[in-house]
Amino acid sequence: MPTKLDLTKHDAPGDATAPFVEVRDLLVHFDLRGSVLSRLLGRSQAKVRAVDGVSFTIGRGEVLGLVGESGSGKTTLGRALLGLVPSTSGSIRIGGTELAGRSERKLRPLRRRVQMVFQDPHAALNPAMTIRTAVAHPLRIHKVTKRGEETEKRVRQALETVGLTPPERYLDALPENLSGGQKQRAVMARAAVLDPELLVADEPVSMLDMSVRAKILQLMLDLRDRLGLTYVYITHDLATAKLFCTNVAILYLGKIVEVGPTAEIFASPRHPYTRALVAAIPEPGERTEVPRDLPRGEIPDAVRPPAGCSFHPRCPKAFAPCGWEGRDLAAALEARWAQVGTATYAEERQLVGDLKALDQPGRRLFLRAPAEVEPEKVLRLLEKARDEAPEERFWLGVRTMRTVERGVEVELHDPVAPTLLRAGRAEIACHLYDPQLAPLAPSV
Ligand SMILES: Nc1ncnc2c1ncn2[C@@H]1O[C@H](COP(=O)(O)OP(=O)(O)OP(=O)(O)O)[C@@H](O)[C@H]1O
Repeated sequence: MPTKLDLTKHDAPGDATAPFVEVRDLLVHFDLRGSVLSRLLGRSQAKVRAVDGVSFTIGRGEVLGLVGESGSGKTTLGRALLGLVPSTSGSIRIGGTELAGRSERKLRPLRRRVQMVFQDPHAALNPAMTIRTAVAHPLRIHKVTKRGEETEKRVRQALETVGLTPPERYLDALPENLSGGQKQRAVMARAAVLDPELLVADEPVSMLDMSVRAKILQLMLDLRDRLGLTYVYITHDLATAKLFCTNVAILYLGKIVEVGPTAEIFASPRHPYTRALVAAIPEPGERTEVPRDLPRGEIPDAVRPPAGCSFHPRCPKAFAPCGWEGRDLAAALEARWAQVGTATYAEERQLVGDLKALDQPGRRLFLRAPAEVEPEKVLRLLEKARDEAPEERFWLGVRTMRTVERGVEVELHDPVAPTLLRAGRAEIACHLYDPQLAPLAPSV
């Protein structure tokens, strides 16, 4: 894969000052009430906060990359742009038209203007349908062409546009006769045949061989140039986002943590999550899989995201206001117990009792001392855990620890949810860039 695509000659057409896509405070929450999952979890009010307050704009001809790990909400956000999932609240304007709250019937004309290309070209094409029928399908659905010969002409044009030339070679072919790259070209032709303005491409090259990835991305840029397209490019792969996007938004648990021009994001990543992602980009030639050396832990549950900054449990720079909770204390103790010997573990474990009791929201935690155990002993254990793990960020979130009737109370700092703040040409949602809070951060 070359290290550079030809981005430069494709000047963004149209009025660069008026955003073509404008998303404001978008929430997409999935209700889990009545679902098998909610019954299993016993959470009758459970909601998945898939997209949780997202705002961005895209100028005509720009390519916005939505980048994040699995579960960060990229696909849901992309589908919301097509009106394929209803937004819970907020606004989506495309070319000045508001999508949010539109009925299915009123969305239909807009669907022509916004098309989606999915990850798996094999699954996207019906194996029993010839390429002619597949590419003509959207024209029929949207009743764009009236006569067969008009349809045929548009299909041929679309195939030529995506480089499936001469079209005669492909019109009667079945998907099984095409290579992966050719299939993705056919999928692109099916999207392009409607003459859309916005294309949402969800991992369009991740299932293709390395050798054809750059060709498909270059084709997409050529189409942008020739057809005046604007793109949303959804990926977990920063390496292709760097090549392909004019701007990048880094998503974590349904929120944008950093957004800005691609060159700026890659030259000076600021959010600790972006830094970890950028540091984990494989060298050319290595396989581009999900970065492995991210800070500890899995991406948390979007049903109950961490308080404050969602990234704080994994963040190597987290400090007092980042949103510490009881479950973070449980995680800190578990991390300690993974290091100590069996005897110490057994002794300490019985002092602390049920860790699930810590799994409650709120900034005052109560650890009940077992019967016959002095609360003072539990407090000494916590102090020892803190003193012996200076690298454990949780302790920065502790305001006080003291014995109370039958146990120990741990008071935490108030959580503060970060908002996007400007730094350079990017915007970052991190307290390290908040002039009021940054001075509280330790220098290491
Ligand atoms: N229809 C749905 N009902 C309930 N939860 C959903 C639904 N669709 C997505 N989710 C949840 O919303 C969150 C975001 O999912 P989404 O697929 O948008 O993330 P993603 O970043 O695209 O992940 P991936 O790269 O794995 O596709 C996840 O927790 C997912 O389980």
